[in-house]
Amino acid sequence: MAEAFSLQKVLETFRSSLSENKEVYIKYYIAGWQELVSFMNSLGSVFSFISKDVVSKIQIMENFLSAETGSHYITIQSMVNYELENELVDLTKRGSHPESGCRTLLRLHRALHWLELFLERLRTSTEDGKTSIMCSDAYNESLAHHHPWLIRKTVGVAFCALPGRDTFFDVMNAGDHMQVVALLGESLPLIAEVYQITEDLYAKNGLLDLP
Ligand SMILES: CCCCCCCC/C=C\CCCCCCCC(=O)N[C@@H](COP(=O)(O)O)[C@H](O)/C=C/CCCCCCCCCCCCC
Repeated sequence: MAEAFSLQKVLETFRSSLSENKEVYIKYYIAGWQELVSFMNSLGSVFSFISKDVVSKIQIMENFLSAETGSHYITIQSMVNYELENELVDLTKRGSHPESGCRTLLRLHRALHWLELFLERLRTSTEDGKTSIMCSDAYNESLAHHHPWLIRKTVGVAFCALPGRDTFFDVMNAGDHMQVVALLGESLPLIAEVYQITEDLYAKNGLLDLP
C-alpha cells in the first residue's frame, strides 16, 4: 500500500535537496514535487489537470537524470551550466529545445513560490481562515503572472473545491494543529532558501523568462 502523505516527508526531501555548498540536487527537488502531487491527488479529480502538468514536468526531469548525459543534471547549477554551454535552451522563443531542463524546472520553480506563499498564509491563518482565499491570493501574487486568462479562470474554479483548513491540517499528517504550524514554521525557511538559490541562479543567467 502507498505510504500516506506527510508534511515531514516534504520537509525531508527539500532538506536533502540542498548540498553543503548550497547547490540544489534535482533528484530530491523533484522528489519533493512528487510528494506534493500525491497530496494533490488525494484532493479529488478536479485537481487532476494540475497534477498531470506537474507529473509531466517531473517526468521530463527524470528522463534527463536517467539519460547518458545524466551526470550534468545532478544539481540545478550543473544543469544550467551544461545546457547553456551546449546551447540546449530556447532563450527567446520555442524552437529546437522546447522542453529543456532549464525551462521545465523554471515552471516548477515558479510553482514553488506559490507553495511558499500559500503555506505561509496557512501557517499564520486563524481557525476561520478560508483555504480557497489563501490559495488564490498566493496564486495571484505568483503563478498567475505567467498563466493565460483561460488557465487563470479554470484554476480559480478549482480553488473553490479546496477542502477547509482543518482537513488540510489533518492531511498533512503531522500531529495536532499546533504541531502542524510548528512544522510549517520549520519547513518554510527551507523552501524559501531553495527557491531563492534557484531564483538568483536563473536571474544571474538571464533565464527567468524562458518561453
Ligand atoms: C504541504 C502540503 C500542502 C500544500 C500542498 C499543495 C500541493 C501542491 C501540488 C502542486 C501544486 C501545483 C503546481 C502547479 C505547477 C504549474 C506549472 C505551470 O505553471 N504550468 C503551466 C505552464 O507550463 P507550460 O505550458 O509552459 O509547459 C501549465 O500551462 C499549467 C497547467 C495547469 C495549471 C496550473 C495551475 C497551478 C495552480 C497552483 C495551485 C494548485 C492548488 C493545489 C491545492 C492544494
